[in-house]
Amino acid sequence: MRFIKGHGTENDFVILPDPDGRLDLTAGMAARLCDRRAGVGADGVLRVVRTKAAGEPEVEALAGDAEWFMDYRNADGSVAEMCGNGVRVFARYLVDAGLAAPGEWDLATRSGLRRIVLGESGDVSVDMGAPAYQGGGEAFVGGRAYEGKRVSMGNPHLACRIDDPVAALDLCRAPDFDQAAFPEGVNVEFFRPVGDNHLEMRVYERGSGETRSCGTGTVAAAVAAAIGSAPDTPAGGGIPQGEWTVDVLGGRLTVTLDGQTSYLKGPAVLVAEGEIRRDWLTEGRSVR
Ligand SMILES: N[C@@H](CCC[C@H](N)C(=O)O)C(=O)O
Repeated sequence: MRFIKGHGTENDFVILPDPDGRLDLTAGMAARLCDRRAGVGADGVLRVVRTKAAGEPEVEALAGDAEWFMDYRNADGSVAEMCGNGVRVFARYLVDAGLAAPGEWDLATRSGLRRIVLGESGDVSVDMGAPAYQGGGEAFVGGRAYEGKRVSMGNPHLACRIDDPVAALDLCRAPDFDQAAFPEGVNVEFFRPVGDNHLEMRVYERGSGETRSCGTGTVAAAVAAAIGSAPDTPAGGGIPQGEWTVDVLGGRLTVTLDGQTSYLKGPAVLVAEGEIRRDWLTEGRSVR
């Protein structure tokens, strides 16, 4: 089975072309692929499937608007609603493989349609949709509490502003959080303003651990930073405006908030391709 390896600001993915939806990708298979010692190694898997063959009725309903569906899986095999770096790498793959033209078009995700803008090469921009600010929350690292803002980008985030350099954080273990506030788990961002509309950020992702970047997380951090300067913003209230530069461990992303929606822009790189042994991948499970 063919695979491609790619990354967006070092948030890395195994891309599996499965246009007709023939691969029954189990959680175990995704986790094996992402294993950095016994597998290919990645933060997540991007299965490339035609929307009409997604195998999920809510997604297949988008087939008239988007030819391709990003089936995203975390490194532990769990399914997530959205991945901001993933959609950009996915789009770069489609153009590289001749499955989509450079320009503007929609991709289907579990969070709905996402509009992509990209050229023959270079950065990929995506309309990430309207962030939903849901009020305050708390994360705990090494027994210390960090106040944060809950922001849904289709997937759940808790973005915590900190005063010390993000490099000083010990993220060897998953931050603790209020399970009742996040029954589906949460991605936890720690950000520090380092200039005008300029943040540095680290993230501990649900299902993947600490990663070197998280696209949805950078938008959540920008929203939390903007709300921090407008503390009267009510949960469910309007989306702040502005352009933010967010430095992550793996590079730099740009987030634009325009009061209606959010945009994420940055690099998306394809680095290798090869063949996965089907017997190893499926380990006796069905491939239709
Ligand atoms: N790295 C991604 C987010 C991937 C999903 C996340 N771990 C979750 O479970 O919600 C991004 O770039 O947005």
